[in-house]
Amino acid sequence: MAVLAAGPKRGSKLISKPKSEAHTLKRKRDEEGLDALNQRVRDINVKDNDYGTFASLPLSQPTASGLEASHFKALTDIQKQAVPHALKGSDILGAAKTGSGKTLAFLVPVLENLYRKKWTELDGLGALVLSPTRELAIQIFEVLRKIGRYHNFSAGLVIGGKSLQEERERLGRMNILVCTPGRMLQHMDQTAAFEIDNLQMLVLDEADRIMDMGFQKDVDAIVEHLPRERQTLLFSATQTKKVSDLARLSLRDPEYVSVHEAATSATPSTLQQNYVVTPLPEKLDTLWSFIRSNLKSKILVFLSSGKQVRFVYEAFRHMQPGIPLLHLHGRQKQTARLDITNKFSASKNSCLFATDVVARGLDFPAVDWVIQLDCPEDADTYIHRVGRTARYERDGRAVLFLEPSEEEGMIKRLEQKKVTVEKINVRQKKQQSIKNQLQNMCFKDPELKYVGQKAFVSYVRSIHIQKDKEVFKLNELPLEEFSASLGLPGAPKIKFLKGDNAKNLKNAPRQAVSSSEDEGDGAAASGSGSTAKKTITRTKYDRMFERTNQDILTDHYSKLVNDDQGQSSDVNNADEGQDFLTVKRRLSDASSVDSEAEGKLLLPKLDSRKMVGKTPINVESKRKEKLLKSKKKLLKLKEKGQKLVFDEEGNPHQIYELENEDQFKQRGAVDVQKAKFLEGEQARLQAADLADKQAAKAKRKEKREKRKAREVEEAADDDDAGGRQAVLAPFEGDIGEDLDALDDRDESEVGVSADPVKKRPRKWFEDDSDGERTSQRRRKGEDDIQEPETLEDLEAMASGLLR
Ligand SMILES: Nc1ncnc2c1ncn2[C@@H]1O[C@H](COP(=O)(O)OP(=O)(O)OP(=O)(O)O)[C@@H](O)[C@H]1O
Repeated sequence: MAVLAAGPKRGSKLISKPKSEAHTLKRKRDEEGLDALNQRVRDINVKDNDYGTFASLPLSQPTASGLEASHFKALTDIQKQAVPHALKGSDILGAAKTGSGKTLAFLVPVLENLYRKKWTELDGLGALVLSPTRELAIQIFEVLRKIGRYHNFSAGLVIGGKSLQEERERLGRMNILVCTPGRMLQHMDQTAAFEIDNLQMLVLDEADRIMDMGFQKDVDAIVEHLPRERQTLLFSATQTKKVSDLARLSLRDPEYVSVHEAATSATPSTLQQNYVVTPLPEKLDTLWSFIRSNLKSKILVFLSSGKQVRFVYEAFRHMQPGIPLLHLHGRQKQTARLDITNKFSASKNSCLFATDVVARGLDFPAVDWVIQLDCPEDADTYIHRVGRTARYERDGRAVLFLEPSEEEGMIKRLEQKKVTVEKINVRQKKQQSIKNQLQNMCFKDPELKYVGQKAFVSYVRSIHIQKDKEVFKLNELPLEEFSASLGLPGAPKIKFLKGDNAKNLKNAPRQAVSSSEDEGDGAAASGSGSTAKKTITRTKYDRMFERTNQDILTDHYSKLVNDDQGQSSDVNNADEGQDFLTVKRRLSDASSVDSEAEGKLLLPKLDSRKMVGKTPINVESKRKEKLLKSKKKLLKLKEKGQKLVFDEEGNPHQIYELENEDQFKQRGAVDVQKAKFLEGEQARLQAADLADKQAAKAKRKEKREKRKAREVEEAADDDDAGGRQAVLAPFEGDIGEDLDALDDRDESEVGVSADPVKKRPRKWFEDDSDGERTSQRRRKGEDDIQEPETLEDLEAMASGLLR
């Protein structure tokens, strides 16, 4: 460095001449190196595949160094089979057990194929990796960041959680994107500067999930935007060869790479799998007892809905089992979800309650137990859930809880998928009943009771919507006892929106409905499902519960009603749709809607309601009453003036005048006219859209070409001045060395002074503070890249690449 400061000025002819020659020579050698690499890839013999280690594969130096620095040496079976094909450019349909290393099987080819195409920032998006969940996308991105650390591609993570605008600004210049389908599609439709015409590779991780109904529309729309000439890689532990799916993705003679078929089991051999038959009302007792006797373990518990996750987590937390508890479901904020996955990954002993949002792909280190408290919807989901343990040659245990009515059906489904699960029994001695504790807690804490009610409803609903009726038999479930086991004073009343109960209620005499309305909040009495018709004798205890409810009635009531009406549509969470918890008092809410519709009659009607009303709903009516009394506010409700246009003779006209009905009819049937109109407008819109896109594209192309020309010029100048080489060519000598160090060496060798204006090629995921961080790291002697702690860190790292 001392030499640096004292060296002659940049561009000095004296020293730049020999350096210029050195650079030309280096560039030539790099070109030759790339040619040789291409030749080695062409020579790959996929039939006689003996690539046992990454070092034996024809890989570029940056990838080889990235793999080595991440301690990956030998290839796993799926990698052995898939990588050579993928390096040669074939489409791949890859299936291998959970935890067998599929992520590297597609990330290595992504890096290599772009590298060999000399992909630069100016070439735009080269590879798109789709993942069904945000968590999995983050994980893939992290692996990419590790093994790609010596490359100069820019890579980004697009999973939502940020404003579209913020993401938009970064997208345009990314080479590799890891994303969830919904968010990607949003950008494709709305981000003009996002160019995908050049895309070389499309990867679908957990392909069967991405291709299924939930994502079908998004994926089809995404694929429509992509160029047909591309390489497509599909990977999953439960892959199907469905011809229709392959056609949807326009796969060309895909290589079917499967390490399942030779195997006798679809799950890893290091995984011990058992099931216990537990009646629904004893499930929580068994789970509690299990956790209490495994306090020194890392346990992952799957439940079928976010509401159940919340209830079990809240309830068990109150009871302090003696092990850290965590919970994760699709409704949590993204930052919280990331925080929880990190915490669970880092912990030695803890218990995570989760929905299927973590069932696929997530690589939590060293999970000892996977417990499936609720039966998975099918054998594939079972395989993915248990796959969170026994990963990459480690041991693991999985226990499936089955209700007696589910046992036969589910075991049959598992056998069909080559999954053998052995039955074990619960040690009755160790079984501890927590029903009374839960009842006590629900009694004292109405919030918990409320969460319990929601959990109950969402469980019943999850069973109701299951397709496989041979496994899930709602009628055989002891729902009343189940609700008691959650600590609830009675099963919340449930109606299935299209079911008999709804019809019955609708057709019931008004008298009967209103008399039952007086019985307190909907959750307090009456049965559900098959037990709905049972009449329940209300005890003093029940009444006491109802009295507790009176205190929180407004809150409780509005939560139930609002939740019931305003469920949003998060694709990831099965329990997001409208709940069908019936709150009988909603009828009075409906009458308020009627009143509004009746306009002027509102006031007297409200008064009469006041007399009948025992509920706080009238608070809202009072507000309306006040509003109607205020003249100023009433003005707002008055009709506004109309906008008119005047013709040349000064006659007023409406802006849109309706034509004579007869004339309209003469032109043809309404439907035909409507269809014609819509068609015309659609065509007009499409044409305008196309023209806009083409104009924007042409502009971008022009800009890009200008920039490329400018950079070529600058590179030539740099050559003359002994400046640094282009970054993509393979390095020799200190290959894999930190680029910063490489920069220093180049400059000191050349003897060029440190020019503060000179651009330094940024590395992967570098951000503005990276220089500082790198030197700190060096000071500490750390070699590994720093782990991001939050989603912001991760995104900052990705975005930092953009100059
Ligand atoms: N070649 C390898 N050498 C050593 N470890 C590896 C290798 N490949 C993958 N692994 C490790 O194996 C674990 C599982 O890998 P990965 O997450 O890719 O599995 P997967 O097949 O995608 O699993 P799932 O089906 O659950 O998504 C990871 O911790 C990963 O670091």
